[in-house]
Amino acid sequence: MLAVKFGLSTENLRAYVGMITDETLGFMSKELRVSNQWQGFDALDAMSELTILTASRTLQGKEVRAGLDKTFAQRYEHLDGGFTPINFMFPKLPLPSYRRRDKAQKAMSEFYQGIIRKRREGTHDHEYDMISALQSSSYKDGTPLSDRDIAHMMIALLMAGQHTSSATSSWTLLHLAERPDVWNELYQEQKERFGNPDGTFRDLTYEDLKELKVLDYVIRETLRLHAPIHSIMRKVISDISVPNSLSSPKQSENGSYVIPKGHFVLASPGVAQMDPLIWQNAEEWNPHRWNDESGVAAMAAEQYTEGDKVDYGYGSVSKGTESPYQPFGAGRHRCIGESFAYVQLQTILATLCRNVELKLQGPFPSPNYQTMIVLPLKGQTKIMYKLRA
Ligand code: HEM
Repeated sequence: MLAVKFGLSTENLRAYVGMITDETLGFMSKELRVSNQWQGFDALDAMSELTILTASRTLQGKEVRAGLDKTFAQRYEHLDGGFTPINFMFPKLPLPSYRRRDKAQKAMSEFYQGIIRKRREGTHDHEYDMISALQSSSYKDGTPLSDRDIAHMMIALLMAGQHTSSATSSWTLLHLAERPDVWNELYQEQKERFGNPDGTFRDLTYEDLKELKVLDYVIRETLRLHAPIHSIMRKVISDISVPNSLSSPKQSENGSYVIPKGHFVLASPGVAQMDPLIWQNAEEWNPHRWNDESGVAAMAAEQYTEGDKVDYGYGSVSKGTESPYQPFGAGRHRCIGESFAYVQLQTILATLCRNVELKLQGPFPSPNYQTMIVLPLKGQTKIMYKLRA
């Protein structure tokens, strides 16, 4: 994990902002063909594509970006199809989806190992991507990472960052298309911070992104309502005694409760994030709640980022366990891609906002719009867009 963390250093994130801007502008002109006429796109289709384009241009490296073709897309789809709840419950079922997944995994592994071998023999101009960070890293005992280890970590990162970011950007755009007032607030923020006298914009930088409050609130609020990781499971490896204060209803005479070894526990950040006892109008998408300094949201954000710090071996991070807001998880396995995801989401949204107007065609995906899973997004409501007047 340490090596991966190096690949996500501030220096690398700084370099990614320009690359993500380029990819977003390219996508707008080539795929969306933005013009003065209103046109529509399916949020999830468009954002899935833009997410993989931006992740491959940055973290994954230029060979992956250049190799994004139908074969890669199909392998990804087969891997993804073998990454569902049934696979965790029954890991060895003799089903076609399992076989397709395993074949795709082998092919992907060979694809990455081929890139690594070629790099070793060739030039070294890949300073900002993750393969490069992993190639120059070793385990705690000094053993270097094998090509196979690196290839498999790259596959894990690809899977970890794709759905999470594409679902978040899709939900964000759907909410913004429904709320032109907030889209306009974002635009004003861009103009105030980056606007040139001739109506153009100064380039985005990593440091600037940190100062964009409205953009931050919009992403936070979307992650509160639509946390992409809805279930976090752990296998209990030794009996756990649950403190009296937490064991309700009481499971034994003395009020204590033990979760036996071998059981599974499941936590869902979305439950606390939408608890009406904690959040006012919990089901309402309201980015402004994060702006109220004495409100619950500000306290939850503070607990999540500034709470008890701990160092698991790759620098100090906040445990985040006390907060009712945990879209990136908490504790030892808290997401390591959080900063990258933020840079990716912020840059994509800011670039779109500078250039296009949005509106919804059709109703906001409902009645399940509060759900955290992305399925209800597919093919229902189109986002209409055109060049800003
Ligand atoms: C909006 C975007 C994202 C969200 C909401 C998110 C959420 C999460 C959550 C909740 C966990 C904890 C899972 C658990 O405890 O079992 C997690 C872990 C992880 N995430 Fe993310 N993630 C996002 C983006 C990314 C990206 C872009 C990457 C890679 C660049 C990434 C890499 C990882 C990895 C490697 C772990 C496992 C960490 C460990 O087990 O120690 N994530 N993520």
